[in-house]
Amino acid sequence: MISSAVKTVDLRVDRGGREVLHGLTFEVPRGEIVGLLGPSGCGKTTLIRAVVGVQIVKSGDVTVLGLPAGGADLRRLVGYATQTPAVYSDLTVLENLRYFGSVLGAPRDDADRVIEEVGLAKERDQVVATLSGGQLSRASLAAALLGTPELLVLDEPTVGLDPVLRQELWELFHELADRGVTLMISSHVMDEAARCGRLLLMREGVILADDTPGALRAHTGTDDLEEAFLRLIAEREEARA
Ligand SMILES: Nc1ncnc2c1ncn2[C@@H]1O[C@H](COP(=O)(O)OP(=O)(O)OP(=O)(O)O)[C@@H](O)[C@H]1O
Repeated sequence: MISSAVKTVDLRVDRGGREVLHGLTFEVPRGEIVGLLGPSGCGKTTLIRAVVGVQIVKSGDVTVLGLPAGGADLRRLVGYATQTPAVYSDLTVLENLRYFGSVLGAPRDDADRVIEEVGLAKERDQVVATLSGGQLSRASLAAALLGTPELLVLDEPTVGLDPVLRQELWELFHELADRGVTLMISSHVMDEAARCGRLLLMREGVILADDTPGALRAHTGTDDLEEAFLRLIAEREEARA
């Protein structure tokens, strides 16, 4: 059994002619919920794209479930929900999920299972174009849950959702982790950080911290993870000066 779900070594990525990830090295243990947090533009989506294998990398290694990122063998093992929902607007929720399920070779009743899991049972026969923003992102999340992914990579899955739905989705994420699924979830909402088992805090293309919320609180001497993040930035800037 390979112990890490994701492993990167000195990962560097250029976008738009400049380096946006500056040599990232980290490991995500299996069965863990890892929060990828940091301000807008720090490189979260770029890192996620490298993990799911759709990003050209300049140098370094990205290994997913023991295999090179992006390989055909990983297609069924990795579920990915992008920030922009990737479902067909002229099909119903159920039709979309049946279609994606068949592409993946998932059992036919899987579509109904994932619809229940994301709380879209009432909207199952609704055309996607008529869904609200939150429903649309849940439809996209449902597609990532099809089959039996061992790693779920979710780019800001709770953006625009009300607190009750966010709570329900986090319960689902924990249930999945309890079943051994690894989740890598990006967010720029610090209150979601406390719900993760581990945190990767990013800023300007580097990792500021890779630790548990508890260890981060202890290290920075504050219970507030937002404040902890600010203290880490100040610490780094002091070290640079
Ligand atoms: N297609 C592109 N061409 C040029 N630069 C890009 C491109 N995509 C992203 N970038 C740049 O790469 C950097 C990292 O972007 P990325 O989307 O990974 O950030 P992010 O942390 O996910 O941001 P957000 O939270 O706003 O989604 C940013 O400076 C961004 O401007």
